[in-house]
Amino acid sequence: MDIVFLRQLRIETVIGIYDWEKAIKQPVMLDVEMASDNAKAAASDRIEDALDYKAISKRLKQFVGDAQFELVETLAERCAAIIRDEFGVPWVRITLDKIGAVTDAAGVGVVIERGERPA
Ligand SMILES: Nc1nc2c(c(=O)[nH]1)N=C([C@H](O)[C@@H](O)CO)CN2
Repeated sequence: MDIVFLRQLRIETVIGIYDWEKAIKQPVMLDVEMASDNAKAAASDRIEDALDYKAISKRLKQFVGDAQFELVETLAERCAAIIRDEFGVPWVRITLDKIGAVTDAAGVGVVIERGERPA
């Protein structure tokens, strides 16, 4: 199985369980790993045959930037669904870090894997 990845995609969003958090935007950092058969793109050298990380970044920035959720779990789940449903990705792992949310912690958040890992 090959992978296409995005690392440290930083997006401001409304996220949190407290009232004060619903009135501001806070940064989240996304690491995304996506199963992909990269051999076809490597052979043709054409973006049409590749899983386009730029297009996926753009879509996630739009979705997360406009989103409003309480839990990081919900936000990560919705991002996974977009990647799988709209870009035809069979397996995805997302690490979502709500950076700065807990004093003295380097990061807090979730890691989820969705879909079937191809052989
Ligand atoms: N498992 C989770 N725990 C917590 C979350 C969350 O989204 N998932 N959120 C909060 C608060 O919003 C916190 O980030 C505010 O600083 C607490 N725990």
